[in-house]
Amino acid sequence: MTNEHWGKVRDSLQQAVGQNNYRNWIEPLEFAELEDGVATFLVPTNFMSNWVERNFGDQILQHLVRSGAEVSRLVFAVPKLDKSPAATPDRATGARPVRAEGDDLPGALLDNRFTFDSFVVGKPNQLAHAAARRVAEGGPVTFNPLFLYGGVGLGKTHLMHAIAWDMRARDPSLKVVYLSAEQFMYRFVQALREKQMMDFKHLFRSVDVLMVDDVQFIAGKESTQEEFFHTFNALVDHNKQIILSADRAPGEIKDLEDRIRSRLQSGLVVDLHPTDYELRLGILQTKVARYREQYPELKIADGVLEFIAHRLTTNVRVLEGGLMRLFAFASLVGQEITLEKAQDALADILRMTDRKVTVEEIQRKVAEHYNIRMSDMVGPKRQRVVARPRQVAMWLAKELTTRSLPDIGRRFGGRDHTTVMHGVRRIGELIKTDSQIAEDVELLRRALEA
Ligand SMILES: Nc1ncnc2c1ncn2[C@@H]1O[C@H](COP(=O)(O)OP(=O)(O)OP(=O)(O)O)[C@@H](O)[C@H]1O
Repeated sequence: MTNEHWGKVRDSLQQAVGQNNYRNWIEPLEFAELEDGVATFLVPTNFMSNWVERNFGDQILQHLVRSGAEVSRLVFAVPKLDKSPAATPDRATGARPVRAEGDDLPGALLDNRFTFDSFVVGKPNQLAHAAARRVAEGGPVTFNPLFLYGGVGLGKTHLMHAIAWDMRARDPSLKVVYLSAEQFMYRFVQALREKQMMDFKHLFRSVDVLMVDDVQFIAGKESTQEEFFHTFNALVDHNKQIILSADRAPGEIKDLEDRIRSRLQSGLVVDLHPTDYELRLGILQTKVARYREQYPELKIADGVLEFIAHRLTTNVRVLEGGLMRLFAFASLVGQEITLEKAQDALADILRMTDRKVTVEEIQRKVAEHYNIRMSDMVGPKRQRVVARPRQVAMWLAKELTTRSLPDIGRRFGGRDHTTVMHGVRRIGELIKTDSQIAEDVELLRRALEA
């Protein structure tokens, strides 16, 4: 089967499924190959893959068979846009992956949705955003490396790609290489195996900007670390910019050689904090506005975005997934998305992200972290070594559970709700001024949400 053949089948499907469905579900399908009766199509998201398979799979198969194609089964695969060199264009979202450099250089693909324009800035990410902007401006290398870290789906990859796009736009001759630490290791091992280390070294040392995503991956991998260290030093010596990302701060990455850890910390280390309500709402509003440019008929009732921003608090990827679901829903039913419909459409995501952490778990984790007794959490002691962890636990209880202040107070040895409120406020202030507390809280939150 050829692309042309698929084109004809697609046209016949248009009649069968209707214009709206066609535009949303069929048109974005990219025919990849037909092998042994299995036709593979590329789709932009997992959600779409499931949906198309479930709702249109049979119809597509029938139309293909009727057209004379020797197909017995369909596969809808999602290309990994940002990580896999084999990725293909994503028509539905307009994402066109582009290599970050010339063909002879190593590196992964850049996602053209990940630009500064599409990055919504709020308190939790403003520092990381400002640093990324600064580095993207080029000029004398100021922070080297720029080390971005934060939890899953908070925009690290987005910012790195945005820097790469910006730098390339400013100076197309710059050799900007973006790749994951895993790809770096893969290249390195391959070079070792094929006895092409000289080429490998030359290749990586000839770049102007090196971006390595998820560097925590090299923890425990000694020879990769060693090579990374040499590459790093060579580039820094030549004043070339390095940008790294990880899911935690350099100091928290275990099994990393000290000299590497200190290298990672030698530039600017900035973190992306978990999103807050305002940022989530801003992201949702921005994405809806963009979607409307293409589909002006989209109608969302007041309060729906606020509801999602309030309930889907895990990470931006989940938030986007929820929104995609709503868009799909809206295009299928062709009606305004009311709060009720949104709750329906997102029921499973909402259930999944419902906070299930208990106050007791929080107390236990915090006690463990600060090395105090569980009984001190609920006991009367007022010394700071005990009182501060207790306040941290109160803050986490407020953030991660739906319990009221009086209820939390009861679980902390029958304390009054004003005591809880005071504790929660105090930690809220300290997070802004005391980096140790901020780090503790962040670590504990991640451990509890994991
Ligand atoms: N501030 C933001 N504004 C707009 N979109 C955002 C923002 N932050 C994250 N996103 C979007 O959320 C998704 C996840 O972001 P990204 O892939 O950059 O996360 P990450 O921090 O690299 O996560 P991981 O550790 O899983 O790789 C992307 O689609 C990205 O565009």
